[in-house]
Amino acid sequence: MSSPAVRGRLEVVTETISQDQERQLVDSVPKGLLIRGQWRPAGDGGTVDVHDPSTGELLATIASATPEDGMAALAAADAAQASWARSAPRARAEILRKAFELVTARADDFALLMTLEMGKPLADSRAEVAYGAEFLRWFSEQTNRVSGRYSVAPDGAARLLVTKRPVGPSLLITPWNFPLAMGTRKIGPALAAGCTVVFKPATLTPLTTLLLAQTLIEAGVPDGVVNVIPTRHAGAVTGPLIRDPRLRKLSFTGSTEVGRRLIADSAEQVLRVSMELGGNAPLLVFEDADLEQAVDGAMLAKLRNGGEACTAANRLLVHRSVAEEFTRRLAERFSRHTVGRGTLPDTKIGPLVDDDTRDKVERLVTAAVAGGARVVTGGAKIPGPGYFYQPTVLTDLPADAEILREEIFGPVAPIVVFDTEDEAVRLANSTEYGLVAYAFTKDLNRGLRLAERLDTGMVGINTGIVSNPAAPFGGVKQSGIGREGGLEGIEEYLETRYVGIADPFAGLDKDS
Ligand SMILES: NC(=O)c1ccc[n+]([C@@H]2O[C@H](COP(=O)([O-])OP(=O)(O)OC[C@H]3O[C@@H](n4cnc5c(N)ncnc54)[C@H](O)[C@@H]3O)[C@@H](O)[C@H]2O)c1
Ligand SMILES: O=CCCC(=O)O
Repeated sequence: MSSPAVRGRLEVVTETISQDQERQLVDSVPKGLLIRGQWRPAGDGGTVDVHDPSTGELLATIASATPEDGMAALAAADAAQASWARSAPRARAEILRKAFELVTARADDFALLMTLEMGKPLADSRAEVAYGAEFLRWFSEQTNRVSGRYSVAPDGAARLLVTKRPVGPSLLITPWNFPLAMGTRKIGPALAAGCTVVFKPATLTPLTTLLLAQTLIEAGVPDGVVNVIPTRHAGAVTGPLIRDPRLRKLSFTGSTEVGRRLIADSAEQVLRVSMELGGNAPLLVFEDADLEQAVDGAMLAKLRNGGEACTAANRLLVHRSVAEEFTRRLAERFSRHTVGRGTLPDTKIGPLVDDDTRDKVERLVTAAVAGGARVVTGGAKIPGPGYFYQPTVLTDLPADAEILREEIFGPVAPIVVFDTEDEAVRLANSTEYGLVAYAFTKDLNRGLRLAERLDTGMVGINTGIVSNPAAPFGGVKQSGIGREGGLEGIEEYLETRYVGIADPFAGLDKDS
């Protein structure tokens, strides 16, 4: 297929996966709501239109849930809760394991679908399939590890039995930037713990979720355990669920702004909440860093997923003595990155997801430049169809630049110079966000000091990526509440039950 795309600086490229292959895949995905194991076509809620961000063209039309559909999904989750909670852990584990195998077997379909609906290059999509599938395998393994304890009270007069049980029906809401992994990172632990779910995917990227839902059914998930309600009326559909006493848990991944509102709404029913929110990650490069390793790390931390990641390095803080060389090397790598349609083999950076996202990036860069920032490379939208933006490096930023405070969510790297470790830590921590920070240094003690001094839920030392299904992902401050993945992830879906038992030896002769 011949498609308009952009390479580096505006070079037009040509061939990609055939349009027939793309069409067949999109057509094969169910386009309805999944409630009680049945697919429902579009009803009164109308449709969600999914667009290809490389062209702006309509890709698919999906049923959009109404508030009544949302309540039907909650009723289905509530009806299935008791039997799912009672099912044998091994049975749940095997369903999740099967789901892992099926997603892995369909890696090409999942990858292509994500590339089509949110634009990232196929290599990034394939990496997400591996990452996203791994949450299913990891939590299949955790299912059998949930345990409690039995102990003697300190005064010997009672026995203390502590057990875990599933929280109950859970509402899962996910963003568009990692359409598969943000879903499996919630569905995996929820199902492992014995919770049923209502899942509302992002309005921009429902196709991947619908393919995942179909795959979960094939893996053996019983009716009502996973219910999926894409909708273009997010607040109107999820609001009544959050106010309904049958719902016991809300797990949200998305912006801090929406998360803050959902925490307030959840107060009414005192819902358990998990919040994976926005970030403003600092990436610190010290004078003793291995500069090539730091540049590699910055490329990954900044340009993974085209910069559309909560973990994306938003501020590159570089020691004055290496700033010039680091900037030169980084800008050189940025300018060599091929921008284009994600299905093209050479593409390293796809389009941004929509025009609003690109407009925000453009606004932040324009304001920074107006305030005195210097564009080392990039710095502009790419004209033509689709929502492409040039990989951009900025220096000489005014200290109060909005781009240093706001999540950029695009391929723009603002570089700020520092002179001392204390100054670097102060700059890094001067944000209301606290998701992740990265630091590059060869000094072990400095690395450990930074791991203790940086106010974030996660710290990467000499690496530009920390995401790992076996590790607890999450933030502090306004980046969120709770953790996903690791041993901690399943705890978000479990409650602790304590049973106090009278001393079974009471009344007996102590020696008997
Ligand atoms: N911390 C993390 O793990 C993590 C991971 C991925 C993305 N994010 C964050 O997500 C944001 C980007 O994603 P986004 O643009 O989809 O975020 P968003 O907050 O706009 O939307 C997230 C989800 O919430 C839904 N939503 C929006 N308004 C709602 C409402 N009133 N009631 C209920 N649901 C509502 C959306 O439809 C979507 O499904 C960034 O801030 C990014 O940092 C965080
Ligand atoms: O966008 C944030 C999620 C990124 C990740 O899980 O690595």
